[in-house]
Amino acid sequence: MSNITVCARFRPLSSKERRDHGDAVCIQYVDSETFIFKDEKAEELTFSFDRVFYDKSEQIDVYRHLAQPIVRDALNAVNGTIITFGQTGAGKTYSMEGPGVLECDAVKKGLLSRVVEGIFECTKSSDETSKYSIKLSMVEIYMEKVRDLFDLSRDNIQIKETKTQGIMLNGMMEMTIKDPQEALLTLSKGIANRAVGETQMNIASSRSHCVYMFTIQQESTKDKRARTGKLNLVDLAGSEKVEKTGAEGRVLEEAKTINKSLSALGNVINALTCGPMGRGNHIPYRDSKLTRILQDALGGNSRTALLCCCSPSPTNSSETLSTLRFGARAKHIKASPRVANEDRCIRELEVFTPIKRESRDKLLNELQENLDIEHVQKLEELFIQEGILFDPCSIEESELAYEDVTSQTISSLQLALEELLSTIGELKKENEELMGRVSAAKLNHQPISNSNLLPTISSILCLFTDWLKSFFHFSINHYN
Ligand SMILES: Nc1ncnc2c1ncn2[C@@H]1O[C@H](COP(=O)(O)OP(=O)(O)OP(=O)(O)O)[C@@H](O)[C@H]1O
Repeated sequence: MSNITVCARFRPLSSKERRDHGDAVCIQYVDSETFIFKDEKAEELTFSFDRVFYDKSEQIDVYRHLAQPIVRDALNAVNGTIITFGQTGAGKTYSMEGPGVLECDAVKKGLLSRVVEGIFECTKSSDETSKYSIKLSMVEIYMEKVRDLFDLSRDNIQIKETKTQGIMLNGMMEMTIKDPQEALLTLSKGIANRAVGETQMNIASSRSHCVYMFTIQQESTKDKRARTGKLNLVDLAGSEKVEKTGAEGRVLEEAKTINKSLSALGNVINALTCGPMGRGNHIPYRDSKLTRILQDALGGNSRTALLCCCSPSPTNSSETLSTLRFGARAKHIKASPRVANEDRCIRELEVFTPIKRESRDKLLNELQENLDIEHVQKLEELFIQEGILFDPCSIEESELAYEDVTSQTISSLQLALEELLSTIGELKKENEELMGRVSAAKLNHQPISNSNLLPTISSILCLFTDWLKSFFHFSINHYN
């Protein structure tokens, strides 16, 4: 088992920050892995990561340390995930896309363009018995809905899990890409669709998490075996302090949803790094779409790298500190990447595809002949087969939906329990104080008013009632 790779990147000070406080920064260089961070009270904290990229670092350095080894492994069917995380305006999109994926200055090209080039370079230099096919998909998670950026009509894609392929997005578009130019053009179309959302549907690009997915299939002409590696690049929406931005209405709702999904990510990381190992430890992957999509990347079968993007400005030190703490915690996650989907015979795939196609064509022919209720039902069946519709009768689907509810209930019970424990702690303290006062009053022969005790008793009752409510809610969901 290896740890996930965690790097920190500090962008240069912005012109506004320079105007506000000159060259002052909240970090001090130690070496390429360590730096000293000064918090709001000027206390010094030392942080070490796999690599630290300071303000003068080049985009290529980030690619070489963070992404290149993962790209190489993906070409050998080991799944990989690269995540950019950090406060709004800290440089996540700059690191991921650069100033743009098309016609960009060669030095400023971001991870995406370099990953595309890396993939095609590896395919070219591989031996002649390997044949590669590369597919690209792009989705964004906005207000807890997964939207296909290559087909905007698919705006609520369902997440599924299978034993053989892990987490999958149902009915998502996959674009075949043949060369780097085609890949960049396709990527730029998807990115433009985020921008279209911004103007036409009021979806600002940075208010959503964006996931770029490369599927790399390698077929051996020698032994007819196929294996697939999935490479995900994730540009997370920026975390922000709602009170600092003064957000209202829709923007406030967006910020709350983003913060909720990022804290779900934090909870998953906490559960992976703090809890007991083994089956007893509940990992709340199902608490948000983001954690569900990243389930394989976090603690699963994936090589994962996290880039913690930070502002070096002292005015952002509290947000920078929480980004760094998040990264430091993530560093303890153990991953066990292994070759994925190996040994799947091409013959096996060949048998599957025509049968599926045949049954689909048969259904369509029948529909063309006579469209009545029975055939409409068959059309529905086709949609279910193709993953466009949810099948309420499917045992697998029902089980997944049931698991979602159970998992969310366990998480909320855990949360309630944590709150209960912390309140018990506070009450104990309060109680000790009261006991102290009682003893002091006894010594001084003063009468004690019992009014102080009432709030304590009533808060215990409230807590107990809340806990009972949660318990019944869980039981109802459980037995339904
Ligand atoms: N390493 C860097 N070098 C030069 N400029 C940078 C760097 N990182 C970020 N910037 C600049 O800082 C600004 C904010 O960066 P960016 O848009 O990438 O932030 P973000 O974290 O993606 O924000 P949001 O979460 O709001 O999308 C941009 O103008 C970008 O060009």
